[in-house]
Amino acid sequence: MKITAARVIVTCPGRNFVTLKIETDQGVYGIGDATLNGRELSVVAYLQEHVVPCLIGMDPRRIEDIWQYLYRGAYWRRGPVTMRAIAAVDMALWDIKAKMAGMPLYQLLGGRSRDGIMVYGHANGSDIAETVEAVGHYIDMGYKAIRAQTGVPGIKDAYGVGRGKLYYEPADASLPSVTGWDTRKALNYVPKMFEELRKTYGFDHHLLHDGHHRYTPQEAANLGKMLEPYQLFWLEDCTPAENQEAFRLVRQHTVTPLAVGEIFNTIWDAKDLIQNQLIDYIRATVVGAGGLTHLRRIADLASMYQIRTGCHGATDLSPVTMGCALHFDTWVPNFGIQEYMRHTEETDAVFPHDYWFEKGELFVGETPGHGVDIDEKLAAKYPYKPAYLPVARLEDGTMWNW
Ligand SMILES: O=C(O)C(=O)C[C@H](O)[C@H](O)CO
Ligand SMILES: [Mg+2]
Repeated sequence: MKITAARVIVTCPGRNFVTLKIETDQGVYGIGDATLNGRELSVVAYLQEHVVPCLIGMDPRRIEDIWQYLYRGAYWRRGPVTMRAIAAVDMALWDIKAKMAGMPLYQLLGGRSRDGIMVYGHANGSDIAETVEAVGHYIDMGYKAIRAQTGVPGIKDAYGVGRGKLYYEPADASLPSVTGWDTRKALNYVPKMFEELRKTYGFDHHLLHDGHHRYTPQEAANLGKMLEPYQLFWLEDCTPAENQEAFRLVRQHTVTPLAVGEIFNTIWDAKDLIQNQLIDYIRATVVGAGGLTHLRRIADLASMYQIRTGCHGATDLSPVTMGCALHFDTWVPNFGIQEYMRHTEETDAVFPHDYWFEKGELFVGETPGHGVDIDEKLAAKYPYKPAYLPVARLEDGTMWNW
């Protein structure tokens, strides 16, 4: 069996997506996601110029060998561009293998460990009152877990504050827009939001919060401590994780569960955090961390330390990644939760899929493969549009972490 063609498809049904389609001499094809939000065309070039020529003629059944070929063979390892390109190939090859086996992908991974996948949605508001209302809306839709973010008085466009009720899309400008940040104001406001949420809705639902790499370890420890009475499911990205040791300080001061990893590319980004039990949830997902082949290794390492998965699932991860992640979630023994930001109707039409939402959970279908396809004719109607994530600056103009 041979790979006969591999094409990169760029489409913008409301936001940009990069998709790899691998075709074979047996008529079976596979689809992979390669979207890197705000830097999409770098992965397009990496795939087209440096990966696709190597793939032609290879045996698509050799998933592990092709992964190693692309990872070790490049000499230049890791990084978001390389690992997304590898992820796209990996997803497409697993799709092909599962289609050939006539099985939904989760069966090849080891079979079903659970029926439904608990997901969390994003409730946003420009202040506490609005966020409390937005959380109520998610509860009414049947969600069991909800991430709550609020605008903070005095901070311009704080992270996580959406423009619509269901569809939050941060990459919204042809050049990065400038948002603000002030740690003191946030530390004084965010705990009040959780106090209000627990007063209003009680403790039956899981609540989550994303610090988006904004706090120093000491400030993150302080936030974690202040949030303890509200029993969060997790506090995410409380501090940047390039220095994995930084989480030790946070951990020593709070029992609020910690999650990190949406920007991790390999097991090496998470190794110390996992082996020292400095986190509770690992947020790496299929497109970010080199595909299912590599994500499985991260999950297995995490399972040895009772750390559970919490795959990234923002809108910049295409339905192809969501489909793959849901098969992974259906199988993985140490599953924790899955993030679920809804794609728009335009996106869902370009990527027909068989997963569905019901009562706070997502379910995968039984279609052979990962269950997500691309309508190429429709995709061609939405040409690429440059769109950047915002940047963040402190009040005095200093660049901060967005
Ligand atoms: O989904 C999350 O937790 C995020 O933090 C979303 C990110 O801002 C988004 O994926 C950036 O592209
Ligand atoms: Mg996040």
